[in-house]
Amino acid sequence: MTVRTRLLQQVFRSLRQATSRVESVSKAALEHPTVTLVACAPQQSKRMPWSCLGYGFAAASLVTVASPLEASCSPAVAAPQTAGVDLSNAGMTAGKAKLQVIFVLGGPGSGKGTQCAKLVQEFGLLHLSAGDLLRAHMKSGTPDGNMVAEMIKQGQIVPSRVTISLLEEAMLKGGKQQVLIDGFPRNEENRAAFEAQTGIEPEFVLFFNCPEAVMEKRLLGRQEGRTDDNIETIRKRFKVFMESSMPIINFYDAKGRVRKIDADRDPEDVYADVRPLVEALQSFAV
Ligand SMILES: Nc1ncnc2c1ncn2[C@@H]1O[C@H](COP(=O)(O)OP(=O)(O)O)[C@@H](O)[C@H]1O
Ligand SMILES: Nc1ccn([C@H]2C[C@H](O)[C@@H](COP(=O)(O)OP(=O)(O)O)O2)c(=O)n1
Repeated sequence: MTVRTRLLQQVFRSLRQATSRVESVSKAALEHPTVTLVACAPQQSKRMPWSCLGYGFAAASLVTVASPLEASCSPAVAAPQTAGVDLSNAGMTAGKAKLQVIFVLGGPGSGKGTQCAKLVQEFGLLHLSAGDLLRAHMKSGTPDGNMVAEMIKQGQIVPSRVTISLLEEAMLKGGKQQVLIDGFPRNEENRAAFEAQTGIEPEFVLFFNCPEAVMEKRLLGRQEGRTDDNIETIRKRFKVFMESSMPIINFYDAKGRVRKIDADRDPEDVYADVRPLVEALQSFAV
């Protein structure tokens, strides 16, 4: 493939990303008339200057506006009345609160969802479970939805293209400054694509450490009717976790961002270690 063809492919990819963002931005604005989405100044990448076409919309910020009419009529030009959330996470820009993301990682059945539910109840953060979003997408009946269903049944990790657009859409809809992203990033492809596409770096990573035997027992007792909670798929998921997800935890650990929690205890005891970490972050919220 020539350099020119490769460059053209990247330009088209950026255009496609821009289009899909316009769709989700418009959808969110319609569904939440009191919240509108304003496209920020494009962030140019040194390596791919044309990527501003896609990233301009990735950098959409949430701002509350005075009138619902204003929001639904001219989302791209409505003037911000109150500080909102900067989804680009490019940093604290004037009048915008920085999005604070916590990645919640751990093996299948380590208790990620259980602990996130407790955090939501106490602190009201936005909880996005990548697995839940993918399971909901399975029901769409689209070719992507069917692919997701098959991959989950096999214990495999779905391509980031699908997972990241679901996460981005949910972040925009949620409109909160503090977000728990549960079960993501699960491999290097997830991590690198998310960082490249959103520029978001987690405040820290909550890592629930739990022996496989304990997780296996929990998953077999979960009884939520999931297609992957059977012994054959559980074993595959453990293998994928060790081979693909542990390197991500190690990556963040090397940056001093991992908060390791012993998850082989009663949920309340686990939470006693988790809550102060999130409570500390609250004091930085705007
Ligand atoms: N600390 C714990 N001790 C015992 N059982 C737990 C604990 N945390 C979660 N569970 C149970 O184990 C199962 C898996 O927990 P879940 O939170 O869904 O894990 P994950 O989101 O990591 O897959 C659920 O049935 C849950 O009720
Ligand atoms: N980032 C992600 C997260 C989950 N998935 C898929 C693959 C996982 O085995 C399933 C279930 O993930 P979920 O986080 O809900 O549950 P477990 O932690 O495996 O119990 O979803 C994915 O492909 N990519």
